[in-house]
Amino acid sequence: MPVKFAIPKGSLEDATFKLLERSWTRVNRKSRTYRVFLDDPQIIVKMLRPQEIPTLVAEGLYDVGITGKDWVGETRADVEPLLDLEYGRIKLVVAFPDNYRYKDLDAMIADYAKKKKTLRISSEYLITASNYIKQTKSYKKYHGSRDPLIVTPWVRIGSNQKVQVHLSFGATEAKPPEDVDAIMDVTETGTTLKQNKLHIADKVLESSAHLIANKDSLKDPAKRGKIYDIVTLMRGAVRGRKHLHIYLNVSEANLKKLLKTMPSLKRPTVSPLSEEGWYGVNTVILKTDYHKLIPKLRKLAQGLVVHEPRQILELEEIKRDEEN
Ligand SMILES: Nc1ncnc2c1ncn2[C@@H]1O[C@H](COP(=O)(O)OP(=O)(O)OP(=O)(O)O)[C@@H](O)[C@H]1O
Ligand SMILES: O=P(O)(O)OC[C@H]1O[C@H](OP(=O)(O)OP(=O)(O)O)[C@H](O)[C@@H]1O
Repeated sequence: MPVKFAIPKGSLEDATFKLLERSWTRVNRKSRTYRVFLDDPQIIVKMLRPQEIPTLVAEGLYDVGITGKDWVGETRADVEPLLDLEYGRIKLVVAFPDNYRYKDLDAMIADYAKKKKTLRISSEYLITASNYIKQTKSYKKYHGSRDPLIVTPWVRIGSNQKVQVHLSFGATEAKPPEDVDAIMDVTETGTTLKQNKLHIADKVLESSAHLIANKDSLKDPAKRGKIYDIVTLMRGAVRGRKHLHIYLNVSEANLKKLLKTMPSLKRPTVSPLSEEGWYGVNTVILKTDYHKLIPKLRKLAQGLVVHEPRQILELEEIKRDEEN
């Protein structure tokens, strides 16, 4: 049974293709058609905007998808998150103009309420922004349980005219202070905020790209198997990126000492060389441990070979997840 797979077009696109290329052996993209072909014809892939993917997956138009976790929350889509893909890491923040002295959004809401001023916030994340505003102490104190007014070109929702969330179509950082008082936007390196003379007031959430699935597709035995093929390969690729496979030669005299502190997935493989008194050691280590090992390896080992594994597949663990 084929499964439909939606992948993001836009700022998550390049990193998504890199991961697909590590997960499958052939990834062909037909330019301008937004269709992508993997070496598995049972996986039908299409590129779509990440903001639309959670709803499309929740409604079953796609069985699986890749999108930012932020948009799963914003759309309140009822989907199953299967895997953190660990790229597209961003923070969603509330930011103020540099010359504003408010400590955070709560303080700004309180001051505007006392002065009876209308507070305007611009964001692409209307629901996240509205919910975040509503849970602040000062909003509850001055505005109660009324919903902030959400303003879009088509509809206005919410009754509280004094606190407004305006839909942004991008270039959000350009809007304060003339058009809005604050923004809720995504920041990655912080450069855009800085160049527009804005600073972070509140950290709302962190997000990264996730693999998500339709809940009914996961219950369908024919589709579940194929979805778990996708999870297996992608999880292997995510894990592979964080590790190094190292091979080295060591003399019998140094072997024990070396093994004592040598990291591994389970235990290093030790095999005798064709020369007596020498061994080959194979192991997989975290990239972050590599530089710490070098001084020890220089003393104890010889002939170090280092590879980046394409994938590390935790078959046992994935099988357990699939059966649950
Ligand atoms: N530097 C970044 N800026 C914005 N979104 C990012 C960034 N890095 C990752 N993302 C994620 O990408 C998704 C949004 O996609 P995308 O950036 O394509 O839309 P956009 O903000 O409308 O930008 P554009 O219109 O320039 O494509 C969100 O899930 C977001 O968390
Ligand atoms: O913290 P930084 O590294 O500067 O990145 C964050 C900026 O990148 C994105 O904008 P994008 O280029 O997608 O344009 P947009 O504002 O039109 O969405 C995002 O909306 C921020 O504006």
